[in-house]
Amino acid sequence: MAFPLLLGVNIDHIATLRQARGTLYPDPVQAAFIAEQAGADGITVHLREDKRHIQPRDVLLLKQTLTTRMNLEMAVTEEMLTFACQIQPEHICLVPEKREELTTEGGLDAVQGFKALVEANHRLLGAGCEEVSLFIDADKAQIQAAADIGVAAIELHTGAYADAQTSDQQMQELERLQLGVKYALSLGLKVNAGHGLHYHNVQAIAGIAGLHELNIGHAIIARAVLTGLHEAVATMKALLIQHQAR
Ligand SMILES: CC(=O)[C@@H](O)[C@H](O)COP(=O)(O)O
Ligand SMILES: NCC(=O)COP(=O)(O)O
Repeated sequence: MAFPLLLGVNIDHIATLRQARGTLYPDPVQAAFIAEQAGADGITVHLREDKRHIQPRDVLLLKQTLTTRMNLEMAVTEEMLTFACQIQPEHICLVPEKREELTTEGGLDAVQGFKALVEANHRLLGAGCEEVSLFIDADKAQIQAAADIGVAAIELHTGAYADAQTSDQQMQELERLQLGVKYALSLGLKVNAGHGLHYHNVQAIAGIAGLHELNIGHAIIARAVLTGLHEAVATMKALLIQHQAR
């Protein structure tokens, strides 16, 4: 085995739960600490333009408290670029964003957005970010464009693989990802992958040779809600009994 495959934990949906009630809890900063203690190699957050989950305050505090590194996912907008240049996360992943989408639907169009992406990469590196990656589909033209843009890394979108309705379709998507990884490596890119990966579909992706890191969020947070539920109910029940009027 060459290098161990790294795990970036996306904590967006801790913030989703907090924002649903406008409370101060659960706090993504605390979640990041627990994820790091459990072995996460990095923490991923997607600061969306509509601020539906992660807030600028979270990014700021995480930057001060993470002991691994931050991977900030963001759209290529002036607001986000200015913010990222101020915060200087170690890693930035440039992603496409549609206001009305439930989650990220496709990869960035690096061919179409070539000039803006060259400028964004240059600006972010100049501000002190260590590495910029592009969130793209496993498509040869997109991978070639990423290499020509000059980013150090790409993250291949595994959404189509995760959402495949039949095993044939899933196998096709897996092969597309395998070829994509191979091609990107031949161009000298670092290759990450993620989106929609869970406890039953991650195995084949983890088996692709040459991958550097997987970013996984929703499935981990969803599992944590259930695995932590027993303790949470028992603690509340104990509180009621302890404080009940006698
Ligand atoms: C870019 C990507 O694949 C995802 O990490 C994205 O951040 C998901 O966004 P949501 O967390 O809003 O679903
Ligand atoms: N870039 C993918 C990511 O960060 C996590 O995506 P998901 O596991 O929440 O679908």
